[in-house]
Amino acid sequence: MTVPATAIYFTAYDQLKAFLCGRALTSDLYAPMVAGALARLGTVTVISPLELMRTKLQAQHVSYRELGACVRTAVAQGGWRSLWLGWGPTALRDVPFSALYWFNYELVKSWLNGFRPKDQTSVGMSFVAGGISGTVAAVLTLPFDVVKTQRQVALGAMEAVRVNPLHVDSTWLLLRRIRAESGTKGLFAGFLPRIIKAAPSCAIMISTYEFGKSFFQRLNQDRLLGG
Ligand SMILES: N[C@@H](CCC(=O)N[C@@H](CS)C(=O)NCC(=O)O)C(=O)O
Repeated sequence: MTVPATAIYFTAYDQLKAFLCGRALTSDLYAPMVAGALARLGTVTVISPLELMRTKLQAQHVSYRELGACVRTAVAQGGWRSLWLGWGPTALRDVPFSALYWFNYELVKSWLNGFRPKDQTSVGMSFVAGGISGTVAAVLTLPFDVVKTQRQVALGAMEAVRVNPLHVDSTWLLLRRIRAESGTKGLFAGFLPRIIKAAPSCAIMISTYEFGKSFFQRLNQDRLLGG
């Protein structure tokens, strides 16, 4: 995700969590999970058409000027829904990722907070909590990442020989096929690179966000007290 998308996603998460925590809709333990899933669902939905355009620009050497015509033809041929092509597999990977990520993040953070007298999260703590929860979420959602990649490769191969995919295998079917062909190991292909990418990126993103948030909170507080 890009920086603006991540900022919107994190802010949406905070707002949703605050909304859910004050109400009896979910227990406070599960509020981060629900807020994380909803915030990610919204983000994936907004980002999905932009990602599609980015890949079109990169893969088919379409210029910005041709892009408008490209989008119009796609909409005329496949309707508005075609702009959200690939939304399903992306959401299936990213929504469970976020649900797991925020649930564990808040859990690890409160556990680490137990060692501190003040109830304020330090940047270091959010870095550690983000890294740990990102690793757990990345491992548990790895099978969905494998399925997403295999689907993209299959679709790309069909497009290359100009065959219109009439039927796309369901995620469940693909998961079962991978398991039958390559065993559980196949579902967790790319384990190490995924962790090497997820742990630092989650740790850096969340600690930067928490740092910015507390910086501006302090600034506002000082301003209120001063003025
Ligand atoms: N899209 C990710 C989900 C992981 C994720 O969302 N990580 C957050 C940080 S905790 C992120 O924004 N990563 C950057 C990215 O996805 O490009 C995946 O590969 O499964």
